[in-house]
Amino acid sequence: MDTAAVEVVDLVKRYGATTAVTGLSFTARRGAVTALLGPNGAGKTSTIEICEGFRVRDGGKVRVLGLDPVADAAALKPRVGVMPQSGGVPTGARAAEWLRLLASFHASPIEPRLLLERLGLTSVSSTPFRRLSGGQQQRLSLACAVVGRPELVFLDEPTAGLDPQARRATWDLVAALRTAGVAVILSTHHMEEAERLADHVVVIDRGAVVAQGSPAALTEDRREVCFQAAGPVDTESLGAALPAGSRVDATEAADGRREYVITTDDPADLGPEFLATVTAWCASAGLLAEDLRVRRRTLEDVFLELTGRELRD
Ligand SMILES: Nc1ncnc2c1ncn2[C@@H]1O[C@H](COP(=O)(O)OP(=O)(O)OP(=O)(O)O)[C@@H](O)[C@H]1O
Repeated sequence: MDTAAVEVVDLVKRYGATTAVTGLSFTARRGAVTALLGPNGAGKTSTIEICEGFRVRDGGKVRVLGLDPVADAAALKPRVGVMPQSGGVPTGARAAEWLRLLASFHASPIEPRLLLERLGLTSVSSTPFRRLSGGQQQRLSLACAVVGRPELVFLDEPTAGLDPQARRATWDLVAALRTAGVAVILSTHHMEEAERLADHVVVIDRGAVVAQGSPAALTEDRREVCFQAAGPVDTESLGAALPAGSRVDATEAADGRREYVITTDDPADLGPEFLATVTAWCASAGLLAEDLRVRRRTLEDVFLELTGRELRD
């Protein structure tokens, strides 16, 4: 089926005088992972909770599996899994019991025991929710979101605060859901997570989409030239030798040496001639550029360029 699992068009959300979401649009496909990526307060949770039907929008259109998330909430409930940012499970509920209860509401649930095993929760299956560690609580919330074999799942920061093993188990489960044709929408601060898992990344800042596409498309043609030098480099002179819109930034490398990174406003400028100009300038300056290379910029580089902001956990 090629229809969109979620379609958001010109979404607006206000809290009093604050407009948290300012005309945001994206589409999430079935059998694909869509990552909403953005700094704190960007509007990711607001957007997800509107799609879940938990918050009411102030403008725009939202269709979830072709339905309205608020008006058609009852019809959507059995078809959509939700993992909220925190909790979602009663504090006294024991992991396995609670999961079995949720499973009983669905026609063909995933066997709770298998899910607990897969998420490393077997040893705490009879522990009340409030006694679980933060990471265990999060994994149980994830299990609750998927136990009913939903067509669509919303995961709000599913791996925040998880240790590497638990993060890996979560990633594996998300990948398996995708393979099974489920539409997964997740929010994350982790570039690596978005880069690894997502088919489509929606970069959000200040309530609006600043870029979207596959991780490969977002970083395509975004290259930079970098090299290290033992002595000082006249970055102004080097910059002047390069096409307009080029920048030379100096950073401290791990070993205390300086690394120089050259970027361009227009990706098309960074071709073979550009590299020749850099090496010619180095030769004229009597400089041996060590570890000289052209590298593809990471999603994180692109993100920082677009938003000018650091991501934080
Ligand atoms: N219930 C609320 N009342 C008032 N303001 C709110 C409310 N919920 C969110 N906001 C504000 O809306 C903006 C967007 O918040 P939201 O939680 O959607 O962002 P986010 O991208 O999910 O952030 P984070 O990564 O920190 O979870 C923020 O400025 C936040 O303070």
